[in-house]
Amino acid sequence: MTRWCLGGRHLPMLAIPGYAGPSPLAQALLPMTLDPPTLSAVLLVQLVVLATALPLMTGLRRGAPVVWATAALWVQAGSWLAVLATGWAGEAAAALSYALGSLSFVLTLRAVEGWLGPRPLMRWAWGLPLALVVVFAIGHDVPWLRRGVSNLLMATSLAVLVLGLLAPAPTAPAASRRWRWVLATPMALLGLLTLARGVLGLDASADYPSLRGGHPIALGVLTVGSFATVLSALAFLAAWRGEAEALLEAAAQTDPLTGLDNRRALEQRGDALIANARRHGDTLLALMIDLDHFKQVNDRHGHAQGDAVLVLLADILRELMRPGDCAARLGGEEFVVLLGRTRSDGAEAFDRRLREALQARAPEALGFFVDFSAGWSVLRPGDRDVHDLLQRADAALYLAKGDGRGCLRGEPGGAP
Ligand SMILES: Nc1nc2c(ncn2[C@@H]2O[C@H](COP(=O)(O)OP(=O)(O)OP(=O)(O)O)[C@@H](O)[C@H]2O)c(=O)[nH]1
Repeated sequence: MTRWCLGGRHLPMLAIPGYAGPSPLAQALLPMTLDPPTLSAVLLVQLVVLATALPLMTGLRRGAPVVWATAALWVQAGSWLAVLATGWAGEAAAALSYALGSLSFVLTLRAVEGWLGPRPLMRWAWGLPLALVVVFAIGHDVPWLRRGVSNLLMATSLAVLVLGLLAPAPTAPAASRRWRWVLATPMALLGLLTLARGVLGLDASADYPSLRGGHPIALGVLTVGSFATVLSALAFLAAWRGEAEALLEAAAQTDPLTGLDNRRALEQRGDALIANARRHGDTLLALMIDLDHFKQVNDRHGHAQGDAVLVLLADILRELMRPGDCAARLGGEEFVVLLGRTRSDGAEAFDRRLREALQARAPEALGFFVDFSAGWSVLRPGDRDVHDLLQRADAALYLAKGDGRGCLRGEPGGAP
């Protein structure tokens, strides 16, 4: 008797000729009717619902990784639709289900790469769905190819995904470890079950766990596939939240006009640079820079040109500083650079290069010359934090303004 039923109604379309219900072992393990087509259909519905809900929940301003993840869910849904269709569409549907299944794991890996940075074997992974198409094209009537090699390729897709999830990701936030494990665990389990199907599929005499039969391994694939789907969607949401938090954090620390650090970021990075300089017995120099007569620039040339001056100065600062140094816009036309391992003579050299670059580039970029005043201070043993250092640089800047502008002055009392 056909046991395939969904909601109490028999679906003849899904009937598998010759299927006599779950094996005795499956019945002993799970004394209930867990028929594969019902499980496959539930899985398909789950995937469609989650693939629809994910973009709705993440909103229009989602990044590329969420788009890849959503595509992975849709493609996985297509794969299970093809599994359901194999009852009447035969080997073509089976080939499609394998190729789409493998493609969905590669798309998931691509999403993971967007969140975690470059992943191992990413480029090679695209070849796996293609290889599955080739295997079915040449081996549709060769059982060990169709059943064995295809599952081994599918298990390889899952192994590459698990590797991509667990490989070190130095630029990713530490909290990403939680969603990476939540996603990697069911994928690894699914990979092992698929590996078992592949090994049994290579042996013509073995009882092959077809996804349309009641073999415990097939029921395992369907059950694990079901919670892997739910956990994937949860992991995608957690990863997207981490992505949104990182963007907000960066925005909260960046000056929107120039892209330099803002005052908040300067305070954090400044204290870190001080701690680092003290640990290594290095010097740290603060240079405070203020454009001269900037109000007149705005009044004469307009606010947009005033903004262009600020952007030009920021660009030059970025080009002149060394990796590890910090440049920030404190507000208005006032900037600070913190230069590691630099003394007062370094302040003069940096000021000279900055002045030369500004004079050389301003006429072409702006159509007029601009100049600035600057004051420096050097880290002292008694400085509690970056404020103490900046206070003295500010006092030096005040001296430069008092001395007629367009010049550099050192902190009152000179270098320690
Ligand atoms: N275009 C532009 N102007 C700004 C911005 N922020 C502040 N300003 C202007 O910068 C000017 C600063 O004027 P003041 O503080 O008098 O400084 P100053 O004219 O440079 O005079 P000195 O510093 O004494 O040489 C004001 O006119 C502000 O409106 C900005 O983001 N863009």
